[in-house]
Amino acid sequence: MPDRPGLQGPVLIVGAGLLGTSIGLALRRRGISVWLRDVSPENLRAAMGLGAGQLVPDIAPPPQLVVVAVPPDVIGETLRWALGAHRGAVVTDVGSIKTGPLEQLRASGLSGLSRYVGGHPMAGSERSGPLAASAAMFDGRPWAVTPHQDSATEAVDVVLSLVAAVGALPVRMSPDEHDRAVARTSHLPHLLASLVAGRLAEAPPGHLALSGQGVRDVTRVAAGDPELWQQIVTGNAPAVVHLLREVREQLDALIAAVSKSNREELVRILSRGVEGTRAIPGKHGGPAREMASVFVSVPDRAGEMGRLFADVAASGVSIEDIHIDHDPGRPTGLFELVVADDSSEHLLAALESRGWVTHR
Ligand SMILES: NC(=O)C1=CN([C@@H]2O[C@H](COP(=O)(O)OP(=O)(O)OC[C@H]3O[C@@H](n4cnc5c(N)ncnc54)[C@H](O)[C@@H]3O)[C@@H](O)[C@H]2O)C=CC1
Ligand SMILES: O=C(O)C(=O)Cc1ccc(O)cc1
Repeated sequence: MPDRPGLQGPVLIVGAGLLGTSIGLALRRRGISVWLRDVSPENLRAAMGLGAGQLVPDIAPPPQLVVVAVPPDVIGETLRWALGAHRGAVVTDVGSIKTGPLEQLRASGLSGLSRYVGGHPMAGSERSGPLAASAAMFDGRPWAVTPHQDSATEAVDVVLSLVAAVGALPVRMSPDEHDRAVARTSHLPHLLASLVAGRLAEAPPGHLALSGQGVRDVTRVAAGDPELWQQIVTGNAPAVVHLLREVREQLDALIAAVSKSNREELVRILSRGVEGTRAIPGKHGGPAREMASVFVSVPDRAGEMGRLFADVAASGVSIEDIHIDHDPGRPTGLFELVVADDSSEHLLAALESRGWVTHR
């Protein structure tokens, strides 16, 4: 996508953690000047060491854009500081909730609110800090841009240019609608993943030996920083509580169906789940595509993984996702290659013809 003409920099990033450092790396990749600030000297040093930006120079032109990438509880006050300290700059943030910080800004009575436009990349990781950062984090990912009623058009354009510069896809919506949307797509899934993962924390070790890819898929996000997530969830409490109450009712229906072996009701509940997985849009914002997994057994020998990828490349099939599992009892890795459903047969045949042990 061609960049909007608007982002020349410098860009000041406040908070050089996972998100701030990833944005810095993505902007530096485009040759845009990036300055970094952080209350943690270690994080600042690590982010600079990775090449995400530099300290604000003593004599410097004013930043064109300030990106606030600090924990949710301090976003409101940091936005207020940024709007006051950099009066010529557009100010945005990457926080997971949009209405709370905006209300705080409004309540402060600060002028310059027209220069603020909220944002939220729907990309990240269960890890925190600059060392987990990646320049490619936002490639093809949705990034909510949430102008409020007083946001200036030029400010919105600068934030859209940021989104384009880091390779993300803008999704414009109001702050209020955003918070209701992420309660469903991010906050509820996180909390339910935590409940499922919590059952594992008390499992006998022998039972955990039977952990396959399914349990890893369902629990991955639950490894996220509890300090960060309690701030996110409490910042969006009304929308999250509404959904949790719905889930509580559904849990009661599920318990009744399982205890009475009500197969019809179980099929109804499970089918609704299938419908939900199909409703998730495909990568790059495209329509949901049917995916299929091709499993390949890969011997633990130097060079085997490279050979597999070369053979996949030769088949012409593009890999959408990949998971690697280790068979505890055998010197092999089990590679799950997720591909478009209509190319899985071709990939299976291509790999089998090159001697790989595969299954669906
Ligand atoms: N972790 C994720 O995957 C995603 C997080 N977000 C949001 O991005 C924001 C940042 O999250 P992460 O990068 O994951 O957290 P992080 O913990 O990796 O980074 C936060 C950074 O902010 C610094 N910091 C804290 N208070 C500060 C202050 N007052 N002034 C300057 N620096 C300060 C910390 O020292 C740290 O380096 C959060 O608001 C989060 O909700 C948004 C999308 C994804
Ligand atoms: O780890 C993942 O896949 C995520 O979805 C990360 C994430 C965490 C918090 C957000 O507000 C948005 C995205």
